[in-house]
Amino acid sequence: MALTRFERFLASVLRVAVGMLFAVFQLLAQRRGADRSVRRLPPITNPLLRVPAMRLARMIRRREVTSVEVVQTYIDRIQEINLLINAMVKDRFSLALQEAAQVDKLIEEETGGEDVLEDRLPLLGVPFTVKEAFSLQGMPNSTGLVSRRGVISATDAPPVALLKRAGAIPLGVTNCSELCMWLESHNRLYGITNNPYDLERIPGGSSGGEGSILGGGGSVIGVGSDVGGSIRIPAFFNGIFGHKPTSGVVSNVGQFPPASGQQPGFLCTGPMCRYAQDLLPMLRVMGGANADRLSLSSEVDLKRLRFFSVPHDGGSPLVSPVDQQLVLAQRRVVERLEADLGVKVQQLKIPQLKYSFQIWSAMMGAPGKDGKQPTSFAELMSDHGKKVWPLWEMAKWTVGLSKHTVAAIGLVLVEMFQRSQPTQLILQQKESLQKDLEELLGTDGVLLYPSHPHLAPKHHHPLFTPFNFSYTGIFNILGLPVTQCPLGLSEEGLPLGLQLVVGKQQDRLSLATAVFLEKTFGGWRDPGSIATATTQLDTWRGASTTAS
Ligand SMILES: CCCCCCCC/C=C\CCCCCCCC(N)=O
Repeated sequence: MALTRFERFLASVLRVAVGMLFAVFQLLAQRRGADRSVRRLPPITNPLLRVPAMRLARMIRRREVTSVEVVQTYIDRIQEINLLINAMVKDRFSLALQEAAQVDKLIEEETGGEDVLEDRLPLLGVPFTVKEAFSLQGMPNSTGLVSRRGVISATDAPPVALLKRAGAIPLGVTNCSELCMWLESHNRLYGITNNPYDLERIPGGSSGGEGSILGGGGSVIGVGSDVGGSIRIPAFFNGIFGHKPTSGVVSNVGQFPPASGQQPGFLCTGPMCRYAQDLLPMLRVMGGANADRLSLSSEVDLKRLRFFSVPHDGGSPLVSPVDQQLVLAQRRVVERLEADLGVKVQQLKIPQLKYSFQIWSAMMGAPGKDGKQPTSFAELMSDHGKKVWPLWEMAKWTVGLSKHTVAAIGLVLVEMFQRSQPTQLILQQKESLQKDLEELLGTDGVLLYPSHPHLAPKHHHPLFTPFNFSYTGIFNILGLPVTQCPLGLSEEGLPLGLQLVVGKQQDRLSLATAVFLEKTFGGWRDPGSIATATTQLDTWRGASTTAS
């Protein structure tokens, strides 16, 4: 499916036009000269904020700390940082403290011992946060739509209910992009969320509020969803871990918008967290009985796995080239896997990945098995049945009268030109990529692949590179589980990271690799305590030069 000469010409014209628009945008942004003297968060001072969730649960069970103390510590941190990052959009702090007090009482009265509590309530007393697109009883569930202002959840989405049933205590809900379909977590109801490593940058989307609150140390575990990268992109930009599980393991019920057409096979609900060791137990809880399909208790011997490294998508003209710092970080991972585990990492190029965006967008718009088209973005955006007319809405937006973001209006516009059926060519391309990757990965393969071509961009910049998310989106269509793993910080002090892709139902392999990489590269860093990472990058550069 090589691009025709005309398509290549069009792509070049588009690149030049977008480049010019971007230059104008940069100029205007400079002239506006937004003076944000506070660019970083205050450092974390309370050591409790640096304890992984499962360890917190153990400390609470052993009465080394009370749940009230832990919950209050997180409330304090959120109150300290949320004005700067605008990540949590509605809290339930007083209820959370009451629930924590009940937990402490229960532990006080428990006579069966710690093991009984661990089996029954593995997350007892540990606070967590939830993307606002999920139902959490008593909390808003607008997904950033002004027309859904005032929608309050009467029940809990199943994964949220399972976490609560495991004893975890929700602190509140976090921001997302309008209808969960953009890289920037911005909407007209709650405003824009900032990246904790640099407030002028985006936290990613759509689970950007989760990414930001977790990255900023205001939460230790959270719930996100991902149909094109919405767990992995915010996890990457905010230096935390995120896992998009094998499709169908964690329920997608109870989130807005619901997936339709073939999208239920692509949308995944999954865990986001600051410590790699929390991913697996969270997945076990959130998957309920379905988690048994993943043999999560089986030991993983990393030395017996086959590793592959794919440095880029093969050069899609729609997508930016991968940042050199990310290329270097991925190379460093290869070196450490080979040196520390004694494995041989195979370098690969997978040329079909070049069509990731075309495959993702065609499959997202494809009719379901029942022949029904998915609900259009325009319908989802409609205000109590009143349809959105994109050109009119865009005109209103230019004078500040629209209730929608420019990205959402742009998506309705793009949707107008989309085919209702994927072409035979796209279907073949998807099938062949699926077959090749599944054969390659089998039951013991791990593929290293960039998470995104850029480090966390400045606010609004993704408007000029809208197709870059295809680095993550393609794995939704292929239904493969992926763990997003942080790899330290860049020269600018921004998180570096990598995707770990594995075969269906082999989630435990990427989760175990993430634990190894956390030990090797240091995992999440407190954004309030970083000076500059130049020395680390310089060391890597030195190491790679010596190696080559
Ligand atoms: C005004 C500019 C708008 C341009 C629109 C260009 C079209 C790009 C197409 C799709 C972008 C979707 C981004 C998806 C991000 C992650 C979604 C998710 N929930 O996982």
